[in-house]
Amino acid sequence: MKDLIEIHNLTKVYRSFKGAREVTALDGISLSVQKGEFIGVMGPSGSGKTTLLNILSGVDTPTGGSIHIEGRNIAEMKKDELALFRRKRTGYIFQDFNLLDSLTLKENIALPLILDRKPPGQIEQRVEELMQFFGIAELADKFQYHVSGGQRQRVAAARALAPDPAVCFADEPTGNLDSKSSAGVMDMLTQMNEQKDCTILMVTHDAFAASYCKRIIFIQDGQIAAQIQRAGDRKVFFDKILEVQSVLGGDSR
Ligand SMILES: Nc1ncnc2c1ncn2[C@@H]1O[C@H](COP(=O)(O)OP(=O)(O)OP(=O)(O)O)[C@@H](O)[C@H]1O
Repeated sequence: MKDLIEIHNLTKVYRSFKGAREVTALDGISLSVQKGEFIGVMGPSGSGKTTLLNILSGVDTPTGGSIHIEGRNIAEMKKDELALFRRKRTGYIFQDFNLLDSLTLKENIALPLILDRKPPGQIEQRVEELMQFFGIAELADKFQYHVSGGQRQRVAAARALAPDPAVCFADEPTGNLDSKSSAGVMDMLTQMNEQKDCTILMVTHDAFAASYCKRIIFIQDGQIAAQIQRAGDRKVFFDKILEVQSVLGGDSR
């Protein structure tokens, strides 16, 4: 089977600015992701996780290397082409939800489909289906400040999934949540992965959240330092993650 995402020798150098030194944030990352995977990216603060996510999601551009998603090299796309690709083929779940205050929750979920000029009937049907799937149908006409953090993250996940993207990127999706809500959000991401066949790549500091993934990539100094694959029980995988973090040392959060 062909890989969904193929990253080859990816580098990112932040050029010196006003006397600051040059920083090599990514130093030759190569990685293949297959359709249906649920991958966690972990590593110490400053190791390059956000840089990697920003480049994969088309927010930032690499200095070198290639990133093929569904066979297309996003590193070579023109600005407009990349914007369209991002909107149609990728979803994004943020730590702070990024929902719009002035729209109802239902309208927030519909937004990518409206921007894509889908027919109203099709939008209605898709939003309804996603709200049922995420158990938030009764919140349709509320605004984000009326609901809990866990519910906001469900809305954000529904919005990410709305265009039926090839891959969903999640940036510390449990970062602003208490432990109970975190478990709920991780169950939700697992359902997205297993029942909607959504490929997920998630950056997290949290070993508990990471233990829901099927594979973890550990980044250190802009390079892949280790990879582990889940085989069976989540609790066993959680212990394995802590073990790798302690072996790699440094700021393991
Ligand atoms: N815009 C920028 N300009 C210059 N250097 C940057 C920029 N963004 C990130 N860096 C540097 O690149 C390196 C990697 O940063 P990055 O934010 O990707 O790490 P991270 O693993 O996501 O960290 P954290 O866990 O703290 O969010 C760090 O040394 C950081 O200081």
